[in-house]
Amino acid sequence: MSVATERNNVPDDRGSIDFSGLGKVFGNGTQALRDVDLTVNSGEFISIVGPSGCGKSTLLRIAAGLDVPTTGTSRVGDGVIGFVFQEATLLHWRNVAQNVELLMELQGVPKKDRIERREEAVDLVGLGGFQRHLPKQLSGGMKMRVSIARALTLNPEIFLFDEPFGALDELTRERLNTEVTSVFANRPFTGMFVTHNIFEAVFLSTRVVVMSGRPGTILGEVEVPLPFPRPLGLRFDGLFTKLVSEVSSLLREGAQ
Ligand SMILES: Nc1ncnc2c1ncn2[C@@H]1O[C@H](COP(=O)(O)OP(=O)(O)OP(=O)(O)O)[C@@H](O)[C@H]1O
Repeated sequence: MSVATERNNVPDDRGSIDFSGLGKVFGNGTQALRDVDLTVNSGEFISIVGPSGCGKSTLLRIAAGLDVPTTGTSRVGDGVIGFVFQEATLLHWRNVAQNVELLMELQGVPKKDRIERREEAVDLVGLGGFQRHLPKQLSGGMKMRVSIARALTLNPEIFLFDEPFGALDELTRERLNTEVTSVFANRPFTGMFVTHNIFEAVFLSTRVVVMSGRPGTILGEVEVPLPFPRPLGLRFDGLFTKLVSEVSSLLREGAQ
């Protein structure tokens, strides 16, 4: 079987992700993933749910090129990749504006463009007016907004999220979910979002992918045919509830 991680350079395919027969065994013998077949087309937003330790983060890291599969192939479009981690990972001595500019500074983006892109990203995540605040003056939700804004400045075609809102209270999580869908509606990208929260998965996505326990493989998928941007009240919609229960059933079947 061939083993590879490739970046596609087909222009229309810059945001696509394709895993075929993907497996991952770590050096200590832990098998995290087996036979993962998954295609994400440009402009789709998928969420991945599954039991703890089933390899969700590993899959995301492989998509980002931060890890390599031991079997199968991973083909990822050659568009810019944005990665938002579980922690906001801000530099505590830099204010919001300086943190948001960080990746652009590292890329050598000229000051004028940096400011323009920073302000646009800060506005998109609702942080206008907080540019001079230091991380210690921000709530957990605001820190995650800074982290998202920092990734947005690179105009990613592929946006990978590793359970970024897991540590936040429910109301803050809901607010940030709404903001992510409005960013997605304003500036489309290919999204891959790892979460334990089924409501969050359905709310954010065009498709929810359910994984089995370790070694993780794909148990099934649920399409989410709801338009963007998505209002907060969507959570009370009949179709939304039905989709949540479909994802929940798939997860429970996998746990048996
Ligand atoms: N570098 C590593 N070396 C050895 N084992 C690892 C490594 N990274 C992850 N694992 C193991 O691989 C399995 C999958 O880990 P991963 O973090 O991808 O799961 P996850 O589904 O994201 O978990 P969670 O939902 O708890 O965040 C786990 O058993 C984990 O302990």
